[in-house]
Amino acid sequence: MTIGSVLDRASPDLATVAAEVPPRISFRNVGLRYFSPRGETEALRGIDLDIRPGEFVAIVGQSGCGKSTLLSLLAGLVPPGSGTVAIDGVPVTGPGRRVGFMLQQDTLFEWRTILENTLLGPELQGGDMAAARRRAEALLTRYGLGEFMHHKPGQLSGGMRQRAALARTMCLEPDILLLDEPFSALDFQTRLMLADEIADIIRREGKTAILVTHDIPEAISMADRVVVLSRRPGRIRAIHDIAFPSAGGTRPRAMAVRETPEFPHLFNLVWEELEVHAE
Ligand SMILES: Nc1ncnc2c1ncn2[C@@H]1O[C@H](COP(=O)(O)OP(=O)(O)OP(=O)(O)O)[C@@H](O)[C@H]1O
Repeated sequence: MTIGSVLDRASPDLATVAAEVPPRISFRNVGLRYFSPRGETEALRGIDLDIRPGEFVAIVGQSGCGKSTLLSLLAGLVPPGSGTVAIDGVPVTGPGRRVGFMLQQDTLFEWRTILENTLLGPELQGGDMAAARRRAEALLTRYGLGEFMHHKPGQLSGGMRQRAALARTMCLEPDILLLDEPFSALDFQTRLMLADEIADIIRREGKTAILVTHDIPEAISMADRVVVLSRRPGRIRAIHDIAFPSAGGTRPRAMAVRETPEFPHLFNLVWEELEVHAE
């Protein structure tokens, strides 16, 4: 993200316009309990959240507070026990083409080339494979993998593999991207660079994204808003609008944000809200 866009988001006129745009995603009083032979677990309670088209929202919360469950609800993998989850006002009743997932493990098939991996979704869905191939090649080129499309995943670094996984997700042209700790298996440097690159790609392509992460700096540096969930059952504890007008310069945003005077304040606030010390 450019600093200009950070400042733009802070402008009251744009904020008013944004408030009038109908939400792409809405959670209305959503609750969910899991039932298993070991008993009942209340994972989420009373979740109310609207996410605008093109917005990037990060969800943070302690382990087991229901972060992944929120994504599963949106992907239509589990139904809510109470309340409604809707995309563009239409309740989610099952998996749909508008939602793409990116996970911690890239789940690339080792025996297929990067291009073949990228084409997996269109192959399963059926349709115009020539168009899908053109789309896949363009995506891989845009993500810096043009020279590697005929390589196997084993020949790529961890960061390149995650970019390939993103290309595979994007090839299905989802409007909404769900990112479930997609960087946690990577080393720190790769993670910083890739977080920046991926946030940029998602914004350029106008996708609405939800990132689940345990990493507060990652959430703060990638997202437009950070949602903090309470301990289980997960409820919304706080929502922070992120704007770092002082994160200037040419350094990657992930680094620049960490060096601003606002950063430690926000970090500490979110850390307190996570109630880690109350264990
Ligand atoms: N299929 C399931 N059956 C029973 N309990 C489940 C199921 N899936 C999740 N849970 C429980 O629901 C709670 C919320 O799980 P969830 O995976 O959403 O949390 P999370 O915040 O994503 O956790 P983590 O940060 O550790 O990945 C946890 O206590 C988990 O054990």
